[in-house]
Amino acid sequence: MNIRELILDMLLEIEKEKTYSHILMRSVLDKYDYLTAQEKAFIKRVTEGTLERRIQIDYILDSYSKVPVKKMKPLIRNLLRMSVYQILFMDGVPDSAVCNEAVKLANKRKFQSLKGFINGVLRNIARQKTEISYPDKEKNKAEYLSVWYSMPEFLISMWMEDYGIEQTERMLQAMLAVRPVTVRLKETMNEAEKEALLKRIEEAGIRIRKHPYLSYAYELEHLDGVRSIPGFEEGLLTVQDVSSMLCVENAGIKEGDFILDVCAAPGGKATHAALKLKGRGRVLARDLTEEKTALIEENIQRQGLANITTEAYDATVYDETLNEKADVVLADLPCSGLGIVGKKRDIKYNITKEALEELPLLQKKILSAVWQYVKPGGVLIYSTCTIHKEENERVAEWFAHNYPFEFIDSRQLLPGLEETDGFFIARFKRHV
Ligand SMILES: C[S@@+](CC[C@H](N)C(=O)[O-])C[C@H]1O[C@@H](n2cnc3c(N)ncnc32)[C@H](O)[C@@H]1O
Repeated sequence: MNIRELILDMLLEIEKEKTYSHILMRSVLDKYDYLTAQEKAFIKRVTEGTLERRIQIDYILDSYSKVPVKKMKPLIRNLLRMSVYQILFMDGVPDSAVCNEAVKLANKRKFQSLKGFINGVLRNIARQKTEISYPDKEKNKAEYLSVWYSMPEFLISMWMEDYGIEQTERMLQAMLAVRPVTVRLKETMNEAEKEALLKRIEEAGIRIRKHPYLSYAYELEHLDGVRSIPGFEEGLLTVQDVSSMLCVENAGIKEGDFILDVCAAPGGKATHAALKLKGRGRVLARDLTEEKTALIEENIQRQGLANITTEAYDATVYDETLNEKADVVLADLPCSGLGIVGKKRDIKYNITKEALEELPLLQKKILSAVWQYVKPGGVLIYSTCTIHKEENERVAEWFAHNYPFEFIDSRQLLPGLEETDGFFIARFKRHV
């Protein structure tokens, strides 16, 4: 198996079929499980890096190729992109090898006639890679940031308006930085059990750092897939961002409560909430489809939780049977995901202005149904994994204005400023 061809085919499929890159990556690495760890790491790095830096790479290709990137044949376009990524960002691969491999691959895929073109463009870029000229930083800040950090310009302009230039640049840097995996250790473990687990993880060659925000949050580095973390299959830890943990940590959950999570898949917050109940009380975790609730079930099984059930249910539809039943409603709603583009690279290219306008309408529609499930005196937590004010602060203001709730507080976590994903949490208490 030619691993560069594997990468090329993945890039082609992601572009043509709009397949989610992390799902495709998982299935390809599973299928070619016999490859060495080094080969797998190369595939992952080049594919993810090429996607992540696409805007910058296309800008460079457009400066060096007579044929604009948009007009190239998809195979040639993606072959050039992955080669430029290696030339610019991977010191370990000699530039000449990158050019030769690209030419060989073009030949194999019946593009012999373009061998000269590919070789010429790549060798020129390799030769001049330290002198590439970019848009003028002072004259057009948004365009410069867009190319340098590979982020669509309309998003940058929006953030510059919402957060200022400095914070926008800090966020863009953070979105490209390699972040460790964060895990939530099962809170019901005692100190000795926790120490024993951490020791097992360290002995597996994984580097551990305690996260500063929560006693049960840890950052892990140098791991070979989530499933191989000692304790994972036994449900002793769950991969989850700290922002998500904070959402449940500060929800005021008490033993004996009834917690309703209206958009719960894959179940990170709902299972965390179930642990907080310490075996007394109950969580109902809902999501739109059976396919989604199956993901929650998997999580429940793995963690061995008894006091949580799932149900497929459309959160936009009011369910009378739950009227004023919940002590806490978790409304972790569908959103643009702009706070997690560092982890899910497809989001930044797939999001549109129209979607940004429509999402607050969906969020309001769901909230206008689910607030009724909160008991008088109970709590509603509204959260998203975005940094888009129209989906966050504006929706929270609208909610407090229209329904019988006291606004407790809200928190916007920003990448680069906090050691978390970009995330928004607003807390409301229903009037008695
Ligand atoms: C941000 S995710 C939830 C993450 C989850 N709370 C966790 O912590 O693991 C939003 C979820 O909303 C679900 N969703 C979207 N529209 C919905 C609807 N109308 N009713 C119920 N769930 C919906 C999606 O399937 C998705 O799983």
